[in-house]
Amino acid sequence: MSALAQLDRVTRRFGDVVAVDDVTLTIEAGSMVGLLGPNGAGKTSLISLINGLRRPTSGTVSLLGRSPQDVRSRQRLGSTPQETALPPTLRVGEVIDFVGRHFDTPQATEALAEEFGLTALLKRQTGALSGGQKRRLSVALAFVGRPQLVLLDEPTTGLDIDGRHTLWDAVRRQHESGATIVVTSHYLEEIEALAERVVVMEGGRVIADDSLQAIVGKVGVRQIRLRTPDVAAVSALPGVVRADSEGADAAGLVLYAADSDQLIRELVNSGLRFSDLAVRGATLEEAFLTLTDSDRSHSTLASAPLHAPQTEEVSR
Ligand SMILES: Nc1ncnc2c1ncn2[C@@H]1O[C@H](COP(=O)(O)OP(=O)(O)OP(=O)(O)O)[C@@H](O)[C@H]1O
Repeated sequence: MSALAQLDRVTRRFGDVVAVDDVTLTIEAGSMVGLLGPNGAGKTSLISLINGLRRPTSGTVSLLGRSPQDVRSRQRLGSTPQETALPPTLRVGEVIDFVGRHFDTPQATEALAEEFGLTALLKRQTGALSGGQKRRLSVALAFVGRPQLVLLDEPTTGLDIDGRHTLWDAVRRQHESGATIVVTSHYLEEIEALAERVVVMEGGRVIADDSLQAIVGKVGVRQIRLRTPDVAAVSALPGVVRADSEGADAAGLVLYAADSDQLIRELVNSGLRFSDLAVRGATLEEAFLTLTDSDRSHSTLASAPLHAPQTEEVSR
């Protein structure tokens, strides 16, 4: 596979803030890469370096073998920023036509609209679209010029569950037709639906870069919430990877474990007292904290235990 985008020891500062910190990354042709990380991790900054909207403070970025500022490479790039401004008085079909005319071989407007569930809206002015419909149109526009590389920054923010699935299906089909795609998200579920390779960022750095299966196993911890007078003993049970006590009396306890079923068996067998037990999937932020708090080194994620992927939705 050849590299469509290449970052070599790239750092981007905004004043005192290091948004991207010494990142080396290659996006291979034909890949579907998920860029995952909590708020402020540096995902959008990294995307803006690849699409040439920002320049690195140090290090080098190349896009399709040239500078990202070179119009020849940007012609073969499609992107959807986190927020898109659409001309409110233009109709959906007109906007797709208008953007398509900037490219040599654009996708047919009707076919693209069909792909992204926009056929019934082709004659509607974009100012009259719902937030979710605008989002679908923005993502569709990224594909209109049949780009080689597409950068999608949080494509499904604000979409309901049906809208997300429609968009994921469309993005997958575009990938199957040849587009290389980089997608950022807070949502593990979204990355699971789309990505083959996952790059995890935190604090501007890449803290993991692996197959989807490996990453899901590493960040997929679960949260166990309970009340107990035996906080120290419960926190020390095998399988607990993080324990936070809650409240002044320290009777409320939040535990994180890779295998919550096994931890609950240990808890019951221990004879320790507990009540109000509740189990749910941890949010990504919680998973990142669990995996990076005790050891901030890059090896933390790599050494976390693997287990089966979770199927339930993980929220921001
Ligand atoms: N133009 C800017 N000026 C100053 N600081 C900035 C600027 N853009 C980004 N930052 C800072 O850089 C860091 C990384 O931000 P970035 O938007 O890249 O993160 P992110 O992972 O995309 O976050 P989110 O998921 O919330 O969109 C943050 O601390 C942010 O405040």
